[in-house]
Amino acid sequence: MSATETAAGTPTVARAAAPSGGGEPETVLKVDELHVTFSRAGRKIHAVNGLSYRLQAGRMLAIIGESGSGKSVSVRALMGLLPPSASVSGSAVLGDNELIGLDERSMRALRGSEIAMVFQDPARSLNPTMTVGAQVSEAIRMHSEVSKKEAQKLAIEKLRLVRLPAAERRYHEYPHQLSGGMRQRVVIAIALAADPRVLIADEATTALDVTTQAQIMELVLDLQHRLGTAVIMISHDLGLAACYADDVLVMYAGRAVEHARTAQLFSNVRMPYTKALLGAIPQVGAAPHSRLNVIGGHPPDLGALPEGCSFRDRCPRATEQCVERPPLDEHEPGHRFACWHPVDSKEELQ
Ligand SMILES: Nc1ncnc2c1ncn2[C@@H]1O[C@H](COP(=O)(O)OP(=O)(O)OP(=O)(O)O)[C@@H](O)[C@H]1O
Repeated sequence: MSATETAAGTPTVARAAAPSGGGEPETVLKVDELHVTFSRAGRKIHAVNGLSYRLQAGRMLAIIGESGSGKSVSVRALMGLLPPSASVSGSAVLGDNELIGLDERSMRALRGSEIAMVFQDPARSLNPTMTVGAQVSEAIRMHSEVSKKEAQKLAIEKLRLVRLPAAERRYHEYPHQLSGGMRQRVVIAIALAADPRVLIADEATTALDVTTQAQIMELVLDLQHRLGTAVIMISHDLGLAACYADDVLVMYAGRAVEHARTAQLFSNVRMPYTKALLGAIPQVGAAPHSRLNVIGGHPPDLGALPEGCSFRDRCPRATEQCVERPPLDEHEPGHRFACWHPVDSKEELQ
């Protein structure tokens, strides 16, 4: 698949999901019944509403959904990066550590060493007044007691690991001297400074051009396979999810509504919301300036979530039954979805 198709076309599954080595990989993160609410102007905003999933070593889980569906808030909750107005409950176990409710000091110790995050804008993630090498060295020294000289050596190794061209020379350069793609490589090197088990990429390639985006995704995939890092990729881009992720979780109004292995999900989408998301992707070859096939209606007000299925007001298949909330059940092995009237994409294709 070309990078252009990845970014703009209908997703096709290009990658085998199975990890190397055979057998089921180790589960590194268990998220159960995660809830996040914000208090805003006397209202409670229910941003995440009972999210549960498992993340395995060496695999990539893509969390996808429209803007405001709770993707970022759900991962920031794991990192302890939400403002004080947020109230978080549920459980997220990473190795031997329960992340939810952890005090700031313990969380700080885990951030970077066990779980790290890469954000959308590499320019804002880096300190413009420090060389990139000094920033990677600093991250290494934050997590291990090594001399400055040793940290510099390790930092250059990290910069080579993320395939920064001419790593030794670039070590002494400032962020503004690097391209956007190179800066994102540096940000990834910093995130990997202490070899975390889980790497979260929150729209990490959105600000990059399509070719650079593909290169960064290939890098993440390579690191995931070589180091056994588990990756959570937050994205609007179903094409990226289809191409790189092993598993896909679709969020709507703070809930998981469909969750399956990538190939399984894209070959037989069951949840009407996922189908609508797929329909909203611009097609390769579409007439220039043709209208985007956006999903009609609006996501529900998170301050007053309706009873039942949150998608029902926008769903062409909704019936009276949908005033009762469908559970996220495993209807087929490995394929969970929350819908009373699922589509059968396989049947529709016939
Ligand atoms: N600090 C906050 N205070 C109040 N509400 C918030 C706060 N942060 C996020 N929210 C609300 O939580 C909801 C989910 O936000 P979140 O950023 O997780 O969405 P998202 O799916 O990541 O969207 P996007 O793709 O646009 O980043 C949104 O409705 C947002 O308004």
